[in-house]
Amino acid sequence: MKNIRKEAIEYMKRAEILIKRLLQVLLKRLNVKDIDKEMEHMLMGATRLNFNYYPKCPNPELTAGVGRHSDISTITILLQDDSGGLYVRREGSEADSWIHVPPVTDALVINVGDVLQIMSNGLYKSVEHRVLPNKNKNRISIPIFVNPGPDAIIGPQPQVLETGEKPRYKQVLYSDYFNHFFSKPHDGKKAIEFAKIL
Ligand SMILES: O=C(O)CCC(=O)C(=O)O
Ligand SMILES: [Fe+2]
Repeated sequence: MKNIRKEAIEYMKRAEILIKRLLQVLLKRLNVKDIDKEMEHMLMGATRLNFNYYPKCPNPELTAGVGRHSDISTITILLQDDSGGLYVRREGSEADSWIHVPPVTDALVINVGDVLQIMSNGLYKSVEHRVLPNKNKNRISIPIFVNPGPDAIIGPQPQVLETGEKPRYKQVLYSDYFNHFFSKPHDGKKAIEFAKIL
């Protein structure tokens, strides 16, 4: 396999411009106007790139692909090929209702992750999603997980609570949240309960 380290680093570097712009816009809605160094560390201190490969499978219903989960990022920038297979769950539906995210040439999929849900005290909602493998086509996807630094403390932002809104989430160390998520199999949006004030 060709060594694509250089291309991957270049891709991340270019994506950083988009990531910063998106976070600026999203945080403005939370009354956070200035993203200083500390805030930047909380939002994107440990950004990472993954490569997912889903070999074709004659019986997709017998395999998991990626089980239902939400990402534990602030946001995820997802590049998918033209195979299809990514589904998002319709928020608020009691019965399971999944919407296919069709591949669009030259378009990226932007997912809200749990960290942004926690920081916004629930104003933004992380999207539950899953991947079903394809019957007759291999699939590749390349997500950039925009994650906080492991030592960042994440919680509802003071600017969001200024109106007197009650905090719904605790302040948690991001590495604790990360370890909690990876200590269990994917289970929808269960992980966020780790940070919930009950
Ligand atoms: O392959 C995809 O489209 C999404 C993968 C995914 O959800 C993940 O890696 O967290
Ligand atoms: Fe995901």
